[in-house]
Amino acid sequence: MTRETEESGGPHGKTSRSDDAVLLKVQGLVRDFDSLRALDGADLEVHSDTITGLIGPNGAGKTTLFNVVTGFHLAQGGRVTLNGQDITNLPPHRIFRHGLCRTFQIPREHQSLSVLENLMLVPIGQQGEGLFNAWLRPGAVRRQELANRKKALEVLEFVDLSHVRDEYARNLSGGQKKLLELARTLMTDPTLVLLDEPGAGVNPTLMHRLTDNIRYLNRERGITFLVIEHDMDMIMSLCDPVVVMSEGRQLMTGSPEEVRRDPRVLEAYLGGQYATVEG
Ligand SMILES: Nc1ncnc2c1ncn2[C@@H]1O[C@H](COP(=O)(O)OP(=O)(O)OP(=O)(O)O)[C@@H](O)[C@H]1O
Repeated sequence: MTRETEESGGPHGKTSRSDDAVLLKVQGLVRDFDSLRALDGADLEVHSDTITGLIGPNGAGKTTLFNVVTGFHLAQGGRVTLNGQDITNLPPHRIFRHGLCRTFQIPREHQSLSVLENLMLVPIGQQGEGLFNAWLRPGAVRRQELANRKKALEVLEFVDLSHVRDEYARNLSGGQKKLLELARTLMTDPTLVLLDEPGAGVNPTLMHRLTDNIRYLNRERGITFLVIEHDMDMIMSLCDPVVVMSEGRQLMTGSPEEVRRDPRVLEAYLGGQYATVEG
């Protein structure tokens, strides 16, 4: 999934919120793939301090929305703002600097590096990046490397991957790779984290750890999450509000209970992978 060259140009009761708490605002996003309209005027709001769920049948446009919001695909119409700042069609590294991080449906670890090295590679403005710094400010570079290492070790401790820190990332289980994806986002002190199917392929024990970690980071560190997930139990217990997408646009948003009871949601899922959204 690459940015095209054309660029050169849970915890319930949180559903109603005031406009000034809007952290991410997506308005009328359009994205075509040849003759297929993947996003067809998609709207979405993520309010600060929420864990917002994003659900919908296969092909509804959820991942495409993530890709456009994070700059991996270009929008052909519409607008994305983060904290009131227009970030529409900025390149991914600039969006990342605004404090918006994401994970991928299929983890993108550096397979032949260790788990610890994977974290230390996350670009957080390393002083050593430029020749100028490496030659003329070796002390500053070294200090930053040490700080990065300390932070990486803390993050690994938090996600309970310390015991595999020297293991090649390719040797991790599917669930551990999801934890490593989350860990990589935490190296950057993000404001908003977009998680694409964090629960897919994760065993129940690691799933509990993952959801506990997300809740803790939301509550104690004030990180806002937008979570795509097909596991309805996870969505219903972790997220509020829940946004439902269908056919490239928003169908509704509401509390988990409102979503569960809405006949339009059932209808959107009928004929798809799920006959019901009962959790
Ligand atoms: N790079 C691409 N090239 C062509 N078509 C694409 C591309 N990415 C997505 N699509 C199409 O856009 C539509 C929306 O796909 P998307 O992956 O965003 O849906 P989704 O809601 O995330 O689905 P799922 O839950 O199955 O992951 C689908 O029809 C998909 O085949």
